[in-house]
Amino acid sequence: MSLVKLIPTRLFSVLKQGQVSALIHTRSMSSDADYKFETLKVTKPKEWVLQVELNRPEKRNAMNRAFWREMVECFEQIAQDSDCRAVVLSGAGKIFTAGIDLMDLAGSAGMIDDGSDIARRASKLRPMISRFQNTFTVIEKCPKPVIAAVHNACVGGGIDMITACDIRYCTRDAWFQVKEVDVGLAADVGTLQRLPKVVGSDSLARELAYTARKMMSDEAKECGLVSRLFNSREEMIQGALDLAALIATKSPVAVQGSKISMVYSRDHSVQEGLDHVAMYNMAMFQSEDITKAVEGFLTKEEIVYSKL
Ligand SMILES: CCC/C=C/C=C/C(=O)SCCNC(=O)CCNC(=O)[C@H](O)C(C)(C)COP(=O)(O)OP(=O)(O)OC[C@H]1O[C@@H](n2cnc3c(N)ncnc32)[C@H](O)[C@@H]1OP(=O)(O)O
Repeated sequence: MSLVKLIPTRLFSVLKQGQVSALIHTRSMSSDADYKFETLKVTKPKEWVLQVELNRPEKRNAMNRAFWREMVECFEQIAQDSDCRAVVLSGAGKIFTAGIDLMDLAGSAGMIDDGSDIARRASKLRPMISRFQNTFTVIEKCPKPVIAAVHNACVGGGIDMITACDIRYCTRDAWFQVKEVDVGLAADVGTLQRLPKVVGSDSLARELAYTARKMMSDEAKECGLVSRLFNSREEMIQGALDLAALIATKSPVAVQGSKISMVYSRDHSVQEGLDHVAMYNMAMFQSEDITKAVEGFLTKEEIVYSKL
């Protein structure tokens, strides 16, 4: 009996018990029309691929109150969208993003200063900061890979955002600035935690955070903040969409499992990471995707994976 015939019998018998299919059926399906936001434009440029575009070009995609809320809604929806396997995150207009909306920031500072005791004000601020942090943590928690496509300026909150993404591309005219010290803030929504790990240099991350100096695209590529440079925004978006489409041809069980494992392993010891992926694969090793992948290898036919 051939390997192709042997493997399916064992694995499909497990599937019939509903261990994997139950998981699949809890997911919802939606089209780009189901994603309606004021500050984000969501399109579906390719099968399985969503493009989320920061969409306040006249304000240089500054992150206002609606944005902080809508990113959470958007990525929580994407996490559950079984028609989406990869996401491209880009900015509309002249630049990628100018970071936090400074008008909102000034307004918030006024609102906090209500004359009450410092401890009471501080205890109101804590959950607010946690909510802001969640705006980018949802990208990391979303099991679908997210590719940031940065053109021109990526400032302040933009660095917090892209360091929560899986992969970063940029144009040759791109520049990056950990700008928070210039507005009197210690960055508090992810840059200080994620950037040193992304660039693999605590020294460089501190230099950028303490000085707010601009880092140009060639240095961003050299230090590993981005993995590819492009001559124009159009070429970059095409490159990012092609990458997303390639990811989408792979088993979603394997891709999503890889993301979950890599995010976990980044913050744990090698042994803890191995234990975590062993637990994960106790279930996922039983997926029909392994059978399909082996079948595809042997028959040379296109593999069609079920939605996840
Ligand atoms: C708990 C909080 C956690 C989050 C913390 C995050 C912190 C940060 O993000 S710190 C960084 C804040 N951002 C900045 O300091 C950047 C300010 N902007 C600029 O330096 C320039 O705008 C930029 C170099 C990005 C682009 O320059 P360009 O010449 O292309 O555009 P402008 O003419 O300056 O701006 C066009 C209009 O956009 C408005 N705008 C730009 N940035 C912001 C912003 N961050 N917030 C609000 N609005 C912004 C600008 O006012 C212009 O509007 P208008 O006058 O109505 O045309």
